[in-house]
Amino acid sequence: MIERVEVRTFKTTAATSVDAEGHRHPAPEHEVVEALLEITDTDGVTGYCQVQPDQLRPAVLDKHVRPVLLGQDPWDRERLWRLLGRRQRGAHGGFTDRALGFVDQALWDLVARRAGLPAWKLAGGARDRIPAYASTMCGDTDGLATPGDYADFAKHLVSVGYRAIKLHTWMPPVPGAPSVPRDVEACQAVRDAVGPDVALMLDASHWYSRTEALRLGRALQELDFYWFEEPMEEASISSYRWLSEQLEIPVIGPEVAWGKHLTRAEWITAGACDILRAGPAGSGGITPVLKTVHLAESFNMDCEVHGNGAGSLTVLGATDAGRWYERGLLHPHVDFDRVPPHRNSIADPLDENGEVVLPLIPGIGDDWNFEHIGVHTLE
Ligand SMILES: O=C(O)[C@H](O)[C@@H](O)[C@@H](O)C(=O)NO
Ligand SMILES: [Mg+2]
Repeated sequence: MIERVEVRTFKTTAATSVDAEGHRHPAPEHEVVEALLEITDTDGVTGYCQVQPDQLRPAVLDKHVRPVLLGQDPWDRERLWRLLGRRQRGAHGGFTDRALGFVDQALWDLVARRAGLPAWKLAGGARDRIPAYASTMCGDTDGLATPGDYADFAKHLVSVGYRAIKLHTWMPPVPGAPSVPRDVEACQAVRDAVGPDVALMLDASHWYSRTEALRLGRALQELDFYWFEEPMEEASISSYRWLSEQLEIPVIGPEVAWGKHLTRAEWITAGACDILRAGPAGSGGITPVLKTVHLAESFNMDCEVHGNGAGSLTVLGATDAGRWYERGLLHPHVDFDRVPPHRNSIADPLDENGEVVLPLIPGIGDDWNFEHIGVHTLE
């Protein structure tokens, strides 16, 4: 049975940081505090998930998570996930899909570690490797400052094996952002640089109106882009229906809209997207993303999993309704293969074919350095 639910914070280092709007950029290596959710059963087996402490606050653990989990069988993951999900109603926004996702991923990690299996095998075992697309960081003023920078970086990414590249272009607070003409220039420069055989996508990160999104989407069609992502606020399903009806290029979503697989069902029936999207980190965990993937399959739609990391690899190994693993966020000035002190290895090394081989260790696939974490634990 589940005996303990704790969040452990510890010191480590990072080589990236987020700006005022939450977009990640390169940074000089610096000390940071990270956190691990730990769910331990009576046999002393623990499941882990890295969390942002402000997204899984002590009050949420005390009021919602522990009352549901303590004393329960961790194998009853579906029943526990539904009980936790129903707690969101009474939490009045205090228990987010993101927080629920952390708990669900730690439960998957726990039962897979108990079984001595990779979670992706436990959840289905549809494939043991998957092509990755390079997901760039947002534009900035040093490294991804011009369309030429994106073109040069794209050529490098193809040279190391990527067969697909998604651009995040310039967003506030970068001066002059967002800008449809600059987005088009960057996409044109990348297409010119890599040629017609590399799949290209644009993630416009929700800054545009319908008319701006339509203008940008039409330009991407001319450049034969593979999908068009998040040009507008995703709360407006009718805006995405309006856009999807007018564009040939597949519109993908929703990424950040709340409501897990239920919201994604509404997007499908509203005709708001051509490719579905969900991720364990933002859409309530592995459990609801598996439901979303199965929903997409029922409509002959692809479901592209949002975000990198072990939870995403678990879903992608358990199903084949997603064609790509989102590897990133990448930048010319960031070594994405850097192993931070709190890990023994990264979960998603890229092979020479541009593919990620799914992790074979028991659990969702995180290889934690417990010696470092133990020594640098703060609480
Ligand atoms: O907002 C972010 O954290 C990033 O844009 C992130 O979601 C990025 O991974 C993304 O949009 N992928 O599609
Ligand atoms: Mg996105």
